[in-house]
Formats: sequence, structure tokens, C-alpha cells
Amino acid sequence: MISWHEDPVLKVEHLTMRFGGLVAIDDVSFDVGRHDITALIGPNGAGKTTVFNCITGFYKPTEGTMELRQPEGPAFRLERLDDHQINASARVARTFQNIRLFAGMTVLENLMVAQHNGLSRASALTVGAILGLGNFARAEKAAVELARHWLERVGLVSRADEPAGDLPYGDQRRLEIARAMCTRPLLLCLDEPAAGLNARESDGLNELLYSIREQEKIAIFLIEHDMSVVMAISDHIIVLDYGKKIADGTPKAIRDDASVIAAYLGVPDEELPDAVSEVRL
Ligand SMILES: Nc1ncnc2c1ncn2[C@@H]1O[C@H](COP(=O)(O)OP(=O)(O)OP(=O)(O)O)[C@@H](O)[C@H]1O
Repeated sequence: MISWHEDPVLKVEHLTMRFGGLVAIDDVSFDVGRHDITALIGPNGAGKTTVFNCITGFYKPTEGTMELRQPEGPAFRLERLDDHQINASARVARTFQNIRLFAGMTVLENLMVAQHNGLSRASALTVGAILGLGNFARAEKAAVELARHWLERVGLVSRADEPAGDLPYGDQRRLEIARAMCTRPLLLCLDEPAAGLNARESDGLNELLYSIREQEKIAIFLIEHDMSVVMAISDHIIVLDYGKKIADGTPKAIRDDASVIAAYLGVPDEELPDAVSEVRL
């Protein structure tokens, strides 16, 4: 039995998303292992972002189920929740293809805003916040500590008081991941985290993602076009093409899969044997 089927944090079954006549995702099923780095890959327009948008509640899928399994306790049916509940209750966090930080707020403020849910719960409808006492003060201290922890992990402590929008691009990408981690997710979804990074920053990203998997014991699910990143860090790769799942396996199995190579090259079936012998992903 393969590990991601043994203990999935996310079980997606028969996911379908139609936009009018266009079938963006067509009956796709897969598991995301609880402690794995799982990559979702495929050519442009394959449906990757649409899958993310369904999982994180930005779209309601036309059909299918998405079960977020907690280590203990009940599973959450994500297709029945809105994006806020998916983040706050089911503990699914996400970053975006285009960075969405609060550019005018400081680096630290971005991490505090991410923890707003916990703080507003602790403030008992803000009375505690006004008095600056009790649960709110404790929760705020814990929030600052968690923010500081993640600033250290991503190497941005010295820039805590600078506006997030002033950071270089690679630092903003890492800050986004830190912000997502401040919501204490079970499943961290990253949409093209390596896009726009240079080789050194990309290596740093790989190390950060490894360390999150090792130390936080959570699942990382990423969309990525950079095959060197995907092949280097993934435990499990899922491949989409024209909205359908065409392959699902280890990096080695995917690298050797003829249908995957064909999808990337756009090669017709009859030319496939030649193309496969010439190209390896
Ligand atoms: N809100 C929408 N309305 C209509 N069509 C959409 C919508 N969102 C996505 N699509 C279509 O669904 C298909 C899949 O798009 P999607 O963005 O999920 O692909 P992708 O694999 O993420 O592509 P890329 O790698 O280019 O980001 C495309 O044909 C796209 O035009």
C-alpha cells in the first residue's frame, strides 16, 4: 500500500468543476498524504488552480467530495464550507500565484492579522481587548511569539518593522508562507511558490519546505511549473491535463510516464514512442 493512501489529510473524490460549457476539472480523485510534500502539475490551463480554488473554498465544485481528515476527531467536508471556515476550522492555509500581502502594513503586522481569528475569539467580542487584560492579553502575547517564531524560520526578524511591500520579491514569497503558517494549518497549499525566484532563493525555498514538513509534521500541497523544484522535493506528484488526472505517483514513476511526457510536449499518440525516448522530464 502506498503511504498517501494509508493516512491522507485530504481525500478528493470525483471532483468536477464546470464553467458553463467548459469542464475545467473532470472527475478527478486523489489523496494527499498527511506528512507528504505533494505536487500538482500539468500544462497551462490543465485545471490546477481550479483544484486549489475548490479545496480552499473560492469555488463551489459542481460535483465531488473533498474530505479534510484531522489526526483525531471528525473530518471536514470542504465542499460544504466557505473559505473562512476552511481556513479557521478545517485548518487549510494557502498562498497565491500573485503575492497577496498587505503591502502597506509591516512584516510583523501581516503575521498578526493572519492570527486575527484566535485574537478575536479570545477578546470575547472585544471587551477584553479594550481592557487589555485576561484572555486577550495572553492570546496577543502568544500571537506575537508565533509571529516571531516564523519570522526567525524565514529569516525576516530584522525586517519585522518594515512595510511588507518594501521587501524584495523572494522575501515577500517567504513572508507569505510564514503568514500561512501562523494560522497553524494541517494542509498548506502553495500556488507556484518558486515562480520568479532565482536559483539561490529557490534552493532556500526547498529547504524551508523540507523543514516545515519535518518539524511541523503537516502536509504541503503545491502547484509548481519548475520541474527541478517538483522533482527535488516532492514525495508524490499528481498530473492533470485538460482537467483530467493522467498520472499519480512518485517522482520517479512520473518522470518515466509516457502520457505525462506527451502532455508536456503536446505530442500526438502515434509519435509518442519517439518523443519519450528523446525526452525525460
Ligand atoms: N472563473 C472561471 N471562469 C471560467 N473559466 C475558468 C475560470 N477559472 C478557470 N477557468 C478555465 O478553467 C481551465 C483551467 O484553468 P486553471 O487556471 O485551473 O488552469 P491551470 O492549470 O492552473 O493553468 P496555469 O498553469 O496556466 O495557471 C481554463 O480553461 C480556464 O480558462
